[in-house]
Amino acid sequence: MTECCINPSILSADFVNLEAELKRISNADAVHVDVMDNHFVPNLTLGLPVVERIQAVSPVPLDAHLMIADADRWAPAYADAGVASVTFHAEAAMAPIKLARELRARGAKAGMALRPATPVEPYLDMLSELDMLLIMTVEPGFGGQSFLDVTLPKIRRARAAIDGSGIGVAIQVDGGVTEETIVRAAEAGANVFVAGSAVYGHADPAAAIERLRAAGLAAM
Ligand SMILES: O=C(CO)[C@@H](O)[C@H](O)COP(=O)(O)O
Ligand SMILES: [Fe+2]
Repeated sequence: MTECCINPSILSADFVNLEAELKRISNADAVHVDVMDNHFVPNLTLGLPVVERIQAVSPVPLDAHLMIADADRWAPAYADAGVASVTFHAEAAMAPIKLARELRARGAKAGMALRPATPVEPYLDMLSELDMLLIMTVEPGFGGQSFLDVTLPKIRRARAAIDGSGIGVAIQVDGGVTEETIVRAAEAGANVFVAGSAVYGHADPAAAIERLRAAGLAAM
């Protein structure tokens, strides 16, 4: 595997200057947009109207991470808005296969996320319905948390299942990704890396992206 994608999270950006903040990460593979509803997670960020504006000005495709209850009802609208990749949480979807198919039918890549304590095994048979599996490496809700190494065996099991079945599903990790932890996540089998503080916490976010990419690629 040679692909190593770095998707900065704008949760760590300056929300008053989002257009300028997006220009600072134009060498990223996508911009990760964290949508939180204060129900599925204890935090509130932004919703569809703001995502539509980000979509209009972003130099890179959007990777929407929906941390919202009732994903079956709300997620398709993000695909209709032209978001390239829409990720819902398995714990928030009544019918994840139907929802993944709806997202794809609307032209988006379908992603499904698992909280750190949610096992991957119940979902192995539906991986072919997905373009991306997001394994959360922190409890969703906030940026700036520490990477949970306890999730590494789950990443390894997901990678083994994906490689064993020959399906082309990306494995994304999100939370606490740094130049140090990206090495362990990449060795375990992840290939798409979300980084908020480790990108926007630096004076030169574009240079931070290049360092993360180099560290991830070297570990694959
Ligand atoms: O979804 C989330 C948090 O719930 C993430 O996307 C964070 O925004 C990542 O931030 P860092 O841990 O990289 O600072
Ligand atoms: Fe996220």
